[in-house]
Amino acid sequence: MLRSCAPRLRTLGALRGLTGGARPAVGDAGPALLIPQGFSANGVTGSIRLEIPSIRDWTESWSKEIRLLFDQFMKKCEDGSWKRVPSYRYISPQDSKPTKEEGQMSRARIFSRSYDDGLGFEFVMFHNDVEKRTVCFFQGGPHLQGPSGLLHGGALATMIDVTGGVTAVMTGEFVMTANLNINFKRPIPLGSVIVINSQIDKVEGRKFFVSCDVQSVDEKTLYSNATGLFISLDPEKK
Ligand SMILES: CCCCCCCCCC(=O)SCCNC(=O)CCNC(=O)[C@H](O)C(C)(C)COP(=O)(O)OP(=O)(O)OC[C@H]1O[C@@H](n2cnc3c(N)ncnc32)[C@H](O)[C@@H]1OP(=O)(O)O
Repeated sequence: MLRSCAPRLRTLGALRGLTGGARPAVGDAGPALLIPQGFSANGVTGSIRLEIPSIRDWTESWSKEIRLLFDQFMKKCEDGSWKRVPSYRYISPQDSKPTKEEGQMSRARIFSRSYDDGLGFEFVMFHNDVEKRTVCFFQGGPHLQGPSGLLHGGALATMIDVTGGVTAVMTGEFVMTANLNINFKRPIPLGSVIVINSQIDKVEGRKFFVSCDVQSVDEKTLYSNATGLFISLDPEKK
């Protein structure tokens, strides 16, 4: 069976359609987002309509530093050069009679949004279409500890993956991560705000080569750099 591209395109439409605008309260209804279920290299047996019930954004748990960065970039959105990337807390099935598998899906949470406010991944992203660049402001909460007082490397890898993936997705293709190489150069204090800059270096057919660097807000410390390969799904493949 051919993969259905339509839901994926609607997903991208929802992602790309949102610009700056007013700061939403936590729990505000977001736009519907339709995605294919179980997309993978092993094939998709069908797609289901999923609805996004809530958008996740600014919270009281943000430090003053990340709020300032948020406000600065919201201003940059006013002339349309930057867009705030919408972020969702969870996805739930829309069907009124879910199958057993879809019932399980209703309990699914987007990993990077699966923690209670302030405890895990607190972040916001902005994308610049012309520069093919995404910037993510990330504050790692106390449940993301690795070594004592420091951010877990896997938590940083998650944020690099999501930021790089969004950078590719914002070009209009739905992608999966094929490869990620990360150099961890300096440990990141837990709770500090860091800036992840991601850009597309090259596109070859379905392959998006992305690079990222992770810095302190004052740009004095390079915590990490990374490259990633994101591949858009081939609709002809099972
Ligand atoms: C809502 C928006 C959210 C956006 C953010 C998302 C962030 C989160 C992203 C994830 O967590 S994704 C989940 C983790 N990733 C996966 O589970 C991916 C698992 N792997 C796959 O599903 C497939 O391998 C993949 C879709 C990536 C590629 O399969 P294909 O069958 O489409 O690729 P194919 O084998 O045809 O190869 C296409 C090209 O890519 C190359 N390629 C494939 N895998 C590669 C690899 N790993 N390294 C280097 N090159 C690779 C391959 O050589 C070839 O190059 P050429 O066109 O030049 O010949």
